Amino acid sequence: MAVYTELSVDEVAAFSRALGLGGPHSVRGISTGIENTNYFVDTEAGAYVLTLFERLTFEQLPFYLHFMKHLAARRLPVPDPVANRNGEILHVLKGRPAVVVNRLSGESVMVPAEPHCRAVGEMLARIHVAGSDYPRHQPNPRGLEWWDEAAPVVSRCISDAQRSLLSSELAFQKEIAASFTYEQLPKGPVHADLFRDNVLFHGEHLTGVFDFYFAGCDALLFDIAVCLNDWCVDDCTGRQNNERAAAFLGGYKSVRALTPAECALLPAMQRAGAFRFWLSRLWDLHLPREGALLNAHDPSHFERILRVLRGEIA
Ligand SMILES: Nc1ncnc2c1ncn2[C@@H]1O[C@H](COP(=O)(O)OP(=O)(O)O)[C@@H](O)[C@H]1O
Ligand SMILES: N[C@@H](CCOP(=O)(O)O)C(=O)O
Repeated sequence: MAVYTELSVDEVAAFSRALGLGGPHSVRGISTGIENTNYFVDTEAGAYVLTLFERLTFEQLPFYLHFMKHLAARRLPVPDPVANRNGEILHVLKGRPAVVVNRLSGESVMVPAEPHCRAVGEMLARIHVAGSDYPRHQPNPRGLEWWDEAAPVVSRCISDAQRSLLSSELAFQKEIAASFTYEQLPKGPVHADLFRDNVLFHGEHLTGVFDFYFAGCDALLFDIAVCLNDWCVDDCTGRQNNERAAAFLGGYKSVRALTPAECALLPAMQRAGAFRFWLSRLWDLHLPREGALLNAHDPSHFERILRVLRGEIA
């Protein structure tokens, strides 16, 4: 479960009172998620999520928290960090960075239909448009630089066939990243992890997007690719569902048109998106954080998607 740091009810109560939210009626550890310690906290002021960050530092966090504030101020349905009486949104609890955000309503839809994919496409484009004047800059923490560091480490733990796939795809992605077309791609803050479990719905109505803690500045197309690989892929075969992909892209383009460079590099970026999550899942599987009881995600899922996208599996 994803409660790495245990908090007593008294500790949560003192913290929520200090933020002006009053004492909690209920405090519940959240079992899903893999990165941070999360609690649902209900107080007289409302329903909140308290997060203690286990990996991210005080230096890295302002980028994410202010990005959420920036989007919330533009009326997008994202968590809005609660400020203390000094206006600070990044807090300290048990020596760890901590944040409290409003709890968004709705449920994740793990078997999405076309209307869900269209709604996610629209929302992603609205995030990209709203993010275009976000002033802070921080690179994608799971971008090419991280791939280059992680690949040799992970390579020691995998089969020969996987090692060869890893090095060949990394070489391909480096060529793409150095190309003129890549240089032309629109860049900005991207969510970079907008999977089905990070979006909430009431029926077909999208009510929330959360978990911005892999966000960073990168090609907007990378975000589109990550979504296509999760929302519009058949979980059993790893093949794209063309109807859902068309719905997702239709929703996206109804808000923001794709540039010629984006159209040209979409297949390569889908490979980049599959590669990124294959690599991070391999890392989490073979090099788990000390003391972490991870809800481990299956790396082979993204290996299959990558091989499909490379044309190695029909
Ligand atoms: N703002 C929020 N509103 C509603 N539910 C949330 C919110 N933030 C987190 N959650 C719940 O907490 C769970 C874990 O959050 P997540 O951000 O995915 O954790 P982690 O960063 O550890 O992977 C989510 O699956 C969701 O149920
Ligand atoms: N979405 C990623 C891992 C990140 O997990 P999250 O719970 O923080 O979304 C994956 O599926 O590998």
